[in-house]
Amino acid sequence: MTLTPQNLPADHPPVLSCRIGVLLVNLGTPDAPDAKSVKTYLREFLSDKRVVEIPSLIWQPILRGIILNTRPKRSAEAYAKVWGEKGSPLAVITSQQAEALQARLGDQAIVRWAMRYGEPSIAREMQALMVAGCDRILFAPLYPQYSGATNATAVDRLGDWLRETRWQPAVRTLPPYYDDPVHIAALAEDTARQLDALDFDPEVLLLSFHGMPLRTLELGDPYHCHCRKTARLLEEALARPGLRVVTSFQSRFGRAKWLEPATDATIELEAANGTKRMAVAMPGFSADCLETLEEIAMEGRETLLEAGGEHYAALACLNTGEPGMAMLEQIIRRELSGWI
Ligand SMILES: C=CC1=C(C)c2cc3[nH]c(cc4nc(cc5[nH]c(cc1n2)c(C)c5CCC(=O)O)C(CCC(=O)O)=C4C)c(C)c3C=C
Ligand SMILES: [Fe+2]
Ligand SMILES: [Fe+2]
Repeated sequence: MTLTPQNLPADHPPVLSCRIGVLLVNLGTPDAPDAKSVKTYLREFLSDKRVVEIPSLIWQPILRGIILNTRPKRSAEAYAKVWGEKGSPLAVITSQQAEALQARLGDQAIVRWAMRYGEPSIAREMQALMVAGCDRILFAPLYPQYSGATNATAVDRLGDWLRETRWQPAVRTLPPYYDDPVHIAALAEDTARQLDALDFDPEVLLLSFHGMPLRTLELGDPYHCHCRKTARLLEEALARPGLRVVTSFQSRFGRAKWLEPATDATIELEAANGTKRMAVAMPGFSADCLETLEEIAMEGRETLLEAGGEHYAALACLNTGEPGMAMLEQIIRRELSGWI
């Protein structure tokens, strides 16, 4: 492992070689769509105090005694429905985003990707960037809307690694980009293209964001506001007066009150009120994953059709499409300014 072009003595510590690194970060996903792997993943994810804000003394017995004995089997069945040849969609798409961004940035930066839970870990990938000679690293959680349960916990993990590191790189973190005009334009372009390609004309465009416990809003988490503003700006940018845009929150977990309205209840209510044709976009997810491909594309369709709807389409996330990658390149280049 030679890090520098200099002729250093064999026992000299590695010297960094002034490269710029970018680490794309997403949530994490099980290693395989089986109950054992899902249990390992959920144990780490749901033990995170940023995700479940209940004192450990109360939460851990519930998690270990009930949830980890029931949910993994059910979730593994859901994962199996969306698992691809190359693995979990979230991991596959995040790796492809890193590859596409690397191609766009060329030799100006080294791009890698990591997951907050599971592999490839943040520590491993920060280390890999250091070994590749990066002394300046942009840490980029790919969550457009900020929340403690996503952005903050990823940065906490980065902090854990920094704490253990003697010779630290300079680090910047990517701010939330939900209302960035470049992000809104990418969402509008991608959504419009997908709407135009449908073989039906939707009456309603549902914008479904991942939910959060209501208490997090009361405690000052900006996530709810970021979602609402994303929805307002996207609706304005789409500028389709004939299309009714509705916002909802999906993936409710546990018994506490979550942000409302809930996506499943909203789909049911729309159908009950006579909506026949619905499209759903998920502007909080930078990559398709279990929550978009199973919960929304599959379960959501069943919900609408069973309640009397006739046409349903779940739109793809920005993923590696041109609008999404051009947006990512632009915001990453901006955050790297002064470095490249
Ligand atoms: C208390 C529980 C949860 C909170 C809070 C939460 C917030 C949150 N999650 C995402 C994005 C994703 N979540 C995903 C899966 C997922 N989420 C929860 C629970 C909470 N999420 C669970 C238990 C699971 C696992 C699946 C299941 O058993 O239902 C995923 C998909 C991961 C994948 O492997 O594909 C994403 C992405 C956000 C953005 C968020 C808060 C803003
Ligand atoms: Fe989640
Ligand atoms: Fe879900």
